[in-house]
Amino acid sequence: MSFDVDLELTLGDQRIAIAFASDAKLAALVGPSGAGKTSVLNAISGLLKPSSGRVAVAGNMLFDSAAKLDVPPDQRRAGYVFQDARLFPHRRVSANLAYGEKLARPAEVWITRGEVCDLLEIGALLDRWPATLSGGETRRVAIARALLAAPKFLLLDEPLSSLDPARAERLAALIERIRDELAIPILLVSHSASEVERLADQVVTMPSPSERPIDS
Ligand SMILES: Nc1ncnc2c1ncn2[C@@H]1O[C@H](COP(=O)(O)OP(=O)(O)OP(=O)(O)O)[C@@H](O)[C@H]1O
Repeated sequence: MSFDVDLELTLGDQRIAIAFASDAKLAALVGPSGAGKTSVLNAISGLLKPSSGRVAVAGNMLFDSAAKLDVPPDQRRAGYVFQDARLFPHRRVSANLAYGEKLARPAEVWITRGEVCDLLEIGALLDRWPATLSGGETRRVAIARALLAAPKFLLLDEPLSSLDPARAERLAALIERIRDELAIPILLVSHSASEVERLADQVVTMPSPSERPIDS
């Protein structure tokens, strides 16, 4: 199983429940704004502690409230690409990539810098500062940095949002390559039906806050 998730999250005064199991290479989490998609990625990565439930990814149990198991974020080996990319602004692209490489355990490295640069077409950007990159280039560097950390799974939060159609098309093609060429499960959050139809083998839909069942 790629992702096996059954969680309850408390966000302020809201409670969100989500359960899904996926064997897809790329599963998409969809739903309206405020449904809790980013919070679910945060919970899977270990940045947000669920109030109860279980998370297993690629056969590894990462969280199980009944068994009091809560694997720390850095040991979960998630390649989490945030919606706002979060490159270090004071480091050139090559130094941002070096940060990812430093996080990788040497014995677990499965992709080299050269392979990542070819895959994501960023070889010409290595000396650039993040502030000089386009939105699409920024996302590509962020995905490259995540891959260089030798993750066991990828979490992509709205990777194509606010890109112009040509850049979105180019990045979608690169995500397809990652999906098809790398043996790593991917969970992608998206608002876009066409993006999901193109990239995902399985779709998990979260209801809008007003459609959530009322607690008894
Ligand atoms: N730490 C928090 N405390 C209180 N409320 C929170 C917290 N984190 C998230 N929320 C709320 O929980 C809801 C879900 O947020 P989340 O960002 O997960 O939704 P989303 O589906 O990713 O939305 P979007 O598509 O707009 O990014 C929102 O109403 C948000 O304001």
